[in-house]
Amino acid sequence: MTSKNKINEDLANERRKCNFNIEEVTYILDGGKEKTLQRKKIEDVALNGGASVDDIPEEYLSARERYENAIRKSCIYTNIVKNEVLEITGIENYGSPVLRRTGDAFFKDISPFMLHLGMFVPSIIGQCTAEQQATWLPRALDMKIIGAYAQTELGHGTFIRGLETTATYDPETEEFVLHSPTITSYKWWAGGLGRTANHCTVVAQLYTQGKCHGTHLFIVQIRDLETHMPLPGVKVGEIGPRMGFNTADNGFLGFNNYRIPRMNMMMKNAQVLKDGTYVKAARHGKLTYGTMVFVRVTLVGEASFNLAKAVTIAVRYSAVRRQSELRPGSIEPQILDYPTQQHKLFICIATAHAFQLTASWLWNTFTAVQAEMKKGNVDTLPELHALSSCLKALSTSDATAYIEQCRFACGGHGYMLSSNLPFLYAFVVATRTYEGDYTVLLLQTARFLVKAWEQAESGKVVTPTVAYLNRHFTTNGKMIWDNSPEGIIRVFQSVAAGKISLCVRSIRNRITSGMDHEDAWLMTTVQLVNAAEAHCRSVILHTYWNEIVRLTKHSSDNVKTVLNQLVMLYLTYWALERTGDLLRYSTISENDIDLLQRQYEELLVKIRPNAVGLVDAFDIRDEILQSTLGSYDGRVYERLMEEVQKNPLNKEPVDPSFHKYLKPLMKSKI
Ligand SMILES: CC/C=C\C/C=C\C/C=C\CCCC(=O)SCCNC(=O)CCNC(=O)[C@H](O)C(C)(C)COP(=O)(O)OP(=O)(O)OC[C@H]1O[C@@H](n2cnc3c(N)ncnc32)[C@H](O)[C@@H]1OP(=O)(O)O
Ligand SMILES: Cc1cc2nc3c(=O)[nH]c(=O)nc-3n(C[C@H](O)[C@H](O)[C@H](O)COP(=O)(O)OP(=O)(O)OC[C@H]3O[C@@H](n4cnc5c(N)ncnc54)[C@H](O)[C@@H]3O)c2cc1C
Repeated sequence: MTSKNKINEDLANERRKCNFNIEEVTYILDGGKEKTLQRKKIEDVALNGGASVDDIPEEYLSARERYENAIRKSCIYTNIVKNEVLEITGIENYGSPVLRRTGDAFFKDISPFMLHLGMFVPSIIGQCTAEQQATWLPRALDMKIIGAYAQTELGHGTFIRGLETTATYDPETEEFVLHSPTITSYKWWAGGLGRTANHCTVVAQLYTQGKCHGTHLFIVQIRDLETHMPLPGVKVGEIGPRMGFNTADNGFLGFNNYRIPRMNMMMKNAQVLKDGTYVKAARHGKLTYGTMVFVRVTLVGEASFNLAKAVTIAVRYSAVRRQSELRPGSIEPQILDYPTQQHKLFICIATAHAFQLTASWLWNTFTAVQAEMKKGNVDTLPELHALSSCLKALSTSDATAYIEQCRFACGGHGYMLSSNLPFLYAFVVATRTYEGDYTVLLLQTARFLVKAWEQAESGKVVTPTVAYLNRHFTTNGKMIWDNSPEGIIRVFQSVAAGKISLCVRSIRNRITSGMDHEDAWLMTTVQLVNAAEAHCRSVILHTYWNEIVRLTKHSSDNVKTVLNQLVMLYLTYWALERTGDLLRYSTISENDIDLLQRQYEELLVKIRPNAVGLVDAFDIRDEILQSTLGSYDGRVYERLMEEVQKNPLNKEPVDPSFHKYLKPLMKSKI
């Protein structure tokens, strides 16, 4: 073995200690053995050519070079997908998360095509009629047209009803006239819009026959397909450097009475007829928000995957890194042996599992609701909206915090861009804001919870995810503390019910004392966000536990044991995090809390020997991890040194700035 492919001895030892079948866990996380094999096949085809390698790491490039390099790699990857991967896996895998994730081997930051695949194509699928799909979809899938999703404006992101771009129908020419009447009406932020896209989905206020019908979606060509020049009446560009997403050419866009054909309105849920008559499919008022619901659902899996990457890096590094001494003269311990380090990292492994299993469950819920909606039944949409809103909010917010925790766990080296942890953080922290800000989405869930509470109060049976509210009205007093998984989940549900009940009481008291409903709601929003967070926690705990029980039914004993230890760690961790709530809403005693703490510390000890095996089970290839600290072989110090050689600043022993500035300064007299 050469030193290049030798596995670090500490990491090799960790793998010898691991007592469970790693592949079995990988299959569970991927959703079955077939899915793992399919993923591996895709990765082999896409990555075995080594296409991701940059001569100079992208962080050393100028903004222009970075963008060009990202486009170059996006085209390489797209060709591999079109010509090789889909040949094997079939076109139905086009939008699969596996392909999105494999693409991470090509980009440390992000592909300028991400929004084309992530939102432009889904908006065609979800918002166009079959006839429109036949026109646009094949061209979009074949990259003959490249699109963005332009909804947010300079003045409004959250409040969609406040968007100002107008689309006014002209029956004379059977066209819509797109216009940006103010600076604040300029589209702002859309990924891929600045320099890459030649088309985009535009969200605009629809006017016909002198009446505004609210926001609708339109397919708009913005650049010439041959020259790529912006078309007359279109003003488009890049918005400038950002914390992350710097290769996504997020853009601005304005229209000056720009005309598009009538059939460019996405007409699945509402139509404008040739004479200008507006026809709405009378199903649900918010169906035009469907693309956002789809992306929120997929973002839970994104949160899990990026957290899995971060914790893989941090756990492997912690097995390799040795620091301090426990007793004078003793060998320096691996930092993974410190319980405080385990406390930082094992919750990240468990959370990645919790989110991955919740993401699959949410995806199944989403497809079931879609199937119902196809039959004309929209009754389950409010629950899906409430669920996808709070799960998107919490998973992205927790993943952000834990990725940062993984960086802390890697000390100084974690701060290096080559660790990949700063890129992961900058990518994931944006998910907390885009596709609906954290607070705003939790308040959407809160609306649903207050309604569900009122239904339960009036004796109606409520939908499954809030069924605990029915129990709230049939039991008296605090929930009895019971330190079993089911017991902890029940207590978390009682906490949520108690908090929702307090919100309802606050709103009612405020109304009684003279406030109108809007002000009473507004003054209660701090509590409402808190209640929605508690509800969402209970959903995650419940789903994680149920899914582990279901999925490990036929697992080997050691896999069952380690996955149970992780889910117990998760339940115990959150119980300890929320002792204030537990004391308020359950009969938990100080002694019970002491027992929980001991249980938590014992779980850290039990999980410790399997920690490296558990992150290996995420099965994330080195090309995708892109980290000096986290590679499978653990050659941390060698890779950090190799990275130094790529630094253009080290190419010459003396920097020209020495003669230009430093030397004159050193020679000058005071
Ligand atoms: C493969 C994937 C991988 C990666 C992802 C791909 C790309 C990632 C990169 C970047 C993507 C970034 C893209 C974007 O950010 S696009 C822009 C996204 N913008 C938002 O999310 C805006 C957030 N705001 C909103 O969603 C809404 O404005 C609102 C806050 C929900 C309020 O809407 P409004 O019209 O004012 O409605 P309300 O009056 O508040 O509510 C009325 C009624 O409607 C219900 N409602 C609201 N939204 C929905 C929905 N989507 N579905 C169903 N029902 C909805 C709401 O609950 C309320 O119901 P009531 O019964 O209470 O009246
Ligand atoms: C990296 C990135 C990529 C993006 N990509 C796209 C894209 O491709 N296409 C696109 O259309 N958009 C995109 N966006 C825009 C994104 O969707 C919005 O930024 C997001 O929805 C938040 O809206 P906002 O910026 O208007 O925030 P604001 O609504 O102005 O929020 C600012 C603060 O006010 C608070 N707030 C706002 N309203 C309320 C309320 N009702 N109650 C309580 N608090 C409130 C929020 O919680 C937040 O703290 C992107 C954004 C980012 C950062």
